[in-house]
Amino acid sequence: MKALHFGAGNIGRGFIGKLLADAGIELVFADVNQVVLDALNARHEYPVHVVGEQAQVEIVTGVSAVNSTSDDIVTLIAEVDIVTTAVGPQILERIAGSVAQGLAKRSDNGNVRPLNIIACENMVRGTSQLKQHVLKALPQQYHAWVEEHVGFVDSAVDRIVPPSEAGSTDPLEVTVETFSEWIVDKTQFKGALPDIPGMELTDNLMAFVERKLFTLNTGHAITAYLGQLAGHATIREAILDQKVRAVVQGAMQESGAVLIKRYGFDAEKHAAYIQKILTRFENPYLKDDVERVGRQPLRKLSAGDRLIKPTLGTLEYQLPHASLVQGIAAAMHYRSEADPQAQELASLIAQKGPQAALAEISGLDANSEVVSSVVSAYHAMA
Ligand SMILES: NC(=O)C1=CN([C@@H]2O[C@H](COP(=O)(O)OP(=O)(O)OC[C@H]3O[C@@H](n4cnc5c(N)ncnc54)[C@H](O)[C@@H]3O)[C@@H](O)[C@H]2O)C=CC1
Ligand SMILES: O=P(O)(O)OC[C@H]1O[C@](O)(CO)[C@@H](O)[C@@H]1O
Repeated sequence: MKALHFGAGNIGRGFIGKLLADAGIELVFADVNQVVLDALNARHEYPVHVVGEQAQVEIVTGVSAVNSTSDDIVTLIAEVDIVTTAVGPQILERIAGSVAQGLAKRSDNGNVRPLNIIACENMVRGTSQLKQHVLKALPQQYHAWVEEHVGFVDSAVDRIVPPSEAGSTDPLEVTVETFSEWIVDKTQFKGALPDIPGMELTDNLMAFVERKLFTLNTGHAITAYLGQLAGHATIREAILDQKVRAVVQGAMQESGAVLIKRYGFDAEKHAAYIQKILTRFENPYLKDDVERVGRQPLRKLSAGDRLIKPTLGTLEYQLPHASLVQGIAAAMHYRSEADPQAQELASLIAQKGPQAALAEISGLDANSEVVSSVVSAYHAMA
């Protein structure tokens, strides 16, 4: 079996690529970072530091790499059995063109072996979104063939993988937490279901995607935003601040109440899930900057993402949302010189004021009670 994985970054090397290679699948990474590509092709292996009570270094072997903008991609897509991505939601559209060309070539070559494509991004049904981009880029004559032979499989991916410590000189080294969860929608595969240790199959993916995105990611983002406002540099420092922790826990509980209503999760098990996440945020072996976790605030404040979607759920079921409101207000204060979305957020708020800016970014009604609560909280925080 052969796989092509787009994005040899933290989650690519530290999680998805590692699982594929560990399963004995021949793995080629596609990326645009020449330093990483050269190192992968020179060494064909890299170290993964799994940190926890019992730290260990695991070596991923037998890997190679190609430039994601080269024609190699087209050739590979025509021949591999599985394609995965961990590039970031905004990059999916950019890789869709070469994925489409590869699928056309696969069809022209008469390769009817099933191909499955799995986007591993922090987004709801990211693979389905990639599929739409691919179909847009693919001539109509191939669409029926793709529907028959290519599975676009949605997934939920959970492992905290911050960039390696600043002191590391190895561009391939990656540090990961012990916990990991990769859940895929088994109803969307073409051909036999793959047997990859660490990949879990479900026929109820939406519940798992929302449970992860609207608990871990909701809590993580709010930890980052409140943490930055309180002057903390890392997630661990922030979550150990009792004032931050109370709001983060409250927001995860508010979001959890929606998930319990919507998907029928067991309330006690969900409370334990939240507690486990809080301990993961405290992980003393990971240095995870609030700036990384808060990155791209416009995406995180968009209608379907980790702050607004759970809040909309509380409105739907008439449930409390005071902590989520605090989290949204804190997100609007997020600043990062290195993050174009943080700059855009600041200038939108400066131009239009917080009420109109929030309505524009999130799709919430500018005159709603919830926007007015966020704006009051925003001013109180300033
Ligand atoms: N790091 C984490 O703990 C987790 C991240 N995720 C998700 O995984 C995705 C990737 O996140 P990270 O690995 O943290 O980011 P990252 O920035 O470490 O990795 C992204 C990689 O994609 C590459 N890339 C950019 N443009 C590309 C292109 N056109 N073609 C191929 N490669 C390209 C970058 O050079 C980089 O190596 C995101 O959607 C993130 O939300 C999900 C769960 C955990
Ligand atoms: O990768 P994103 O969507 O920018 O958000 C950062 C989040 O992703 C993760 O890296 C992994 O789930 C979390 O650490 C964090 O909640």
